[in-house]
Amino acid sequence: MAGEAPELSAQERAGRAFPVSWDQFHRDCRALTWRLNEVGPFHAVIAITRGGLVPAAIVARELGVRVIDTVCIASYDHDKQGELQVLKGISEQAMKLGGGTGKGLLIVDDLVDTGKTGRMVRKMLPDAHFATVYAKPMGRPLVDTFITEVSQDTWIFFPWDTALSYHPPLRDGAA
Ligand SMILES: O=P(O)(O)OC[C@H]1O[C@H](OP(=O)(O)OP(=O)(O)O)[C@H](O)[C@@H]1O
Ligand SMILES: Nc1nc2[nH]cnc2c(=O)[nH]1
Ligand SMILES: [Mg+2]
Repeated sequence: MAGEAPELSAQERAGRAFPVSWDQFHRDCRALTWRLNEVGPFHAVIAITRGGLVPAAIVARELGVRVIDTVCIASYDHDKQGELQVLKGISEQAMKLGGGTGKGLLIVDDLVDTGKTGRMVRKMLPDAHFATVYAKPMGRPLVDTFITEVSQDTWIFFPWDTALSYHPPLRDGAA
């Protein structure tokens, strides 16, 4: 409709940017593993795709876990949150390893924001341990272990979504 302000994306609403490099991400995943090592052992890692795949690989490597499963959920179309869609559920084999309730399983995702995605996976595996690298306040209560909390109005930029580019100097004309 004419005159109506365009709807802002979650990223635009966030305002603050928190760019994460590969190095930083790897360090944060290793730090997460130190904490998880106190909680395990785990029979299997369940990665929430796609963002959970990278931390799941690092965490599984550090903890010596070789059984990795995925739960494939789509919610954000780039940065707009829509209805959650489970594209692939947890495998029967992984379910069995967790005794049907997720006991001894480790769910890994890159972050929790509103908590919508995490809440859905927790329902599937109520006794699993849920770990994320980053957490925003709304999603934080859902997570058992995380490394860094960022404010709700922060948008996290992951290294697999970004590229190096020119950044103009702070002062006009200083280039
Ligand atoms: O706590 P929430 O508000 O639910 O948001 C967190 C989820 O959003 C992102 O995934 P996304 O849906 O963008 O998909 P992707 O992992 O495939 O990038 C992120 O990887 C989490 O899974
Ligand atoms: N990359 C990215 N995806 C998200 N999905 C929900 N919140 C975020 C965020 O802060 N960064
Ligand atoms: Mg995700």
